[in-house]
Formats: sequence, C-alpha cells, structure tokens
Amino acid sequence: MSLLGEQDLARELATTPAWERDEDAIVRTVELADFAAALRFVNRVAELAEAADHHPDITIRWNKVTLTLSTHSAGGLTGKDFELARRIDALD
Ligand SMILES: C[C@H](O)[C@H](O)[C@H]1CNC2=NC(N)=NC(=O)C2=N1
Repeated sequence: MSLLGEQDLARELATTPAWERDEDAIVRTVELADFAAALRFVNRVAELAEAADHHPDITIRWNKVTLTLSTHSAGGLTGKDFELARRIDALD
C-alpha cells in the first residue's frame, strides 16, 4: 500500500470528519460511558483490526479511547488507514 498524496489525503480526510490528521497519522478520541464500555469498544476495534491485519495505536483513559492510525510499513497514511477508520466509525 503506497502513501497517499496530498490531494488524495485531503479527499479521504473530508470523508472521515471524526478523525484529525496528526502529521503521519489520523487520530480519533471516542468517549464512552465508563471504563468497562471503553474496554468493550476497544475489543470491537481489535476485531476489525485483526480482520484487516491493520492495527491502531490505542490509549484508554478511563472512559476515553484514543485511536491513532498510520501505516508503519509505508511510513505514513495510506488507504488502509482510512478503510479501517470508516469501519471503526460504523461501529457507533
Ligand atoms: C505482518 C503484518 O501484516 C504487518 O506487521 C502489519 C500488521 N499491522 C499493521 N498495522 C499498522 N498500523 N501498520 C502496519 O504497517 C502494519 N503492518
């Protein structure tokens, strides 16, 4: 999977408004009811990640889950990041 150029990147970002670009990654923080709900959400994300063989960095802070997506093998953002971002968005 090759890195997205600025134009493709802008188009992908426009279709994933819940995600914010942070240099070579896109980031989304999801707020859940409490820590247990955050863990359940992370488990659903983990299933999508395993199915896609593409894995976000995940931080849990009590009821908030921050997901960071980047394609490490390509050194930045690719279509795989946005595909997974859209699948994650479809969870809630
Ligand atoms: C062998 C395996 O396909 C690779 O290590 C995958 C796994 N998950 C991955 N996840 C992410 N975010 N970037 C990768 O480059 C990546 N590579």
